[in-house]
Amino acid sequence: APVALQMPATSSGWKAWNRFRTLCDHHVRLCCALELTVDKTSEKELERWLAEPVRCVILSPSTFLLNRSGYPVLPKKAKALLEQLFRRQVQVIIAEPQSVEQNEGLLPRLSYIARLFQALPPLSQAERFAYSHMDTLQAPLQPLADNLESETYELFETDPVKYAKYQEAVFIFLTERKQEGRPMPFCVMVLGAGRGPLVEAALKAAERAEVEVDLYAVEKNPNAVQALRHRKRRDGWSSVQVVPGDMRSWDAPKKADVIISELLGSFGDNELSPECLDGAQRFLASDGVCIPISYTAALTPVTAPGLWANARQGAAGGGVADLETAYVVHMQHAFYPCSAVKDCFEFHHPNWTMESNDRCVDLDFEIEVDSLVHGFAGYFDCVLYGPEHISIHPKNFSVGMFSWFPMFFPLRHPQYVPRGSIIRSHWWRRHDAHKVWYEWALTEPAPTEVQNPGGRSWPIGLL
Ligand SMILES: C[S@@+](CC[C@H](N)C(=O)[O-])C[C@H]1O[C@@H](n2cnc3c(N)ncnc32)[C@H](O)[C@@H]1O
Repeated sequence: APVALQMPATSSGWKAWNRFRTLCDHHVRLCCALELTVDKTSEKELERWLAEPVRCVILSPSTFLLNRSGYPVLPKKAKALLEQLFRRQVQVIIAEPQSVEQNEGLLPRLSYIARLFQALPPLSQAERFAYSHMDTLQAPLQPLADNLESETYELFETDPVKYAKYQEAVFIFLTERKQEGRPMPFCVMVLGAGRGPLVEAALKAAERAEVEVDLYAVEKNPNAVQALRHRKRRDGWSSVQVVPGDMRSWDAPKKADVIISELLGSFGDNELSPECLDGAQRFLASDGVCIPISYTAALTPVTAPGLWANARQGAAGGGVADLETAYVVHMQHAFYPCSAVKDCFEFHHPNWTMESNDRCVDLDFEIEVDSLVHGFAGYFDCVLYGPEHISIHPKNFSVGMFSWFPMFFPLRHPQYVPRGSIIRSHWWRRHDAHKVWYEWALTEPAPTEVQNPGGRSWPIGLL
């Protein structure tokens, strides 16, 4: 059974809680019963509780104010925190009144809290999907080294935003080519076509732009190739040629006007899009275009005690690997002690100069409130073509898109970082003949070991 510690939601309450759980070695069964007394605690300090295992919220009569009509209401900050905690399935305890007068106010207090709960807006389609995956650690996919399951493709294909954005990007590109008076048919290549949603998007874009295209759909997963062949027959894709095989070794019959791909992971390049597209650009015309044109990974420190503790309990098979592997996760119990999200690795296509895809970046983050940092949240932002982009970067998020959750890069040891201090982090992208990997480390507030050296825990296969 969980062990709940009663704590005031104040800043000193959080510090006491943080001391206690650290002494208990971050035990997963430890949780808090939060007294919602907020007094002078800042909003950012209160937000820290959203990362913590708050099981119940205790509301004493003194937490309430009386509004102008004499009804009990919660102060603004307490109300905002409670509304967010409702989404984390907390139990609300209305504390026993101390006097007869307080007792009389019990029913109005109860119905106020019930109304707050009932007034929560319903979840959108994307939120419902995310809700069912809340705080679940998933190993990042490796679509190059592994063959994806049919169900995985099926899930991607329900995204209401991604393919619409691609269709728009391809439409803009084809329209421009047509206006330039280029000879048709245009040669369109969809590389890593999966079961065909990008082929469909490209064909629709061509129809809208009223241009003729020759389309090649290249895919290395034999099951997906079968699905593509089936769709070609079923949907009458007469201008489409299905090509089984690896784009890096395909001997293309002609040069492409445009290469369309979606080889992106939650951290942008972590599914090895740069390596695949560098290997394929041999058959891109010298004035050809890649969609996407570029993508950038970004990071911010995160407090995520539950995710960290779950990762440590064998999420990557046990041992040192558990906290040296990044996980794809819809982070619900998370708090971001720095509001800045900083760009990390950036890639552009085509890469005519064959610039190395190894990278090294140092990122400093200023901490805005005393926190315990468990790792970093990673995102990507991708420019498709013209104004069209897809992004899970919090400041540029493609609303409604649910194909990607953020990435969680854990630290081996959580770091206590007081307000005003700097986290100095270091990030490397490295490769050898068989794999690509990331390494990461801190040097401030204190140096840590380099995590995942040589890709020992989390290699991303190139073959
Ligand atoms: C993330 S999935 C996207 C599939 C599809 N375009 C979609 O949007 O649903 C990436 C696809 O690229 C394929 N792929 C990855 N690397 C490849 C390579 N080097 N050559 C050919 N196909 C590749 C994978 O098998 C997978 O089907």
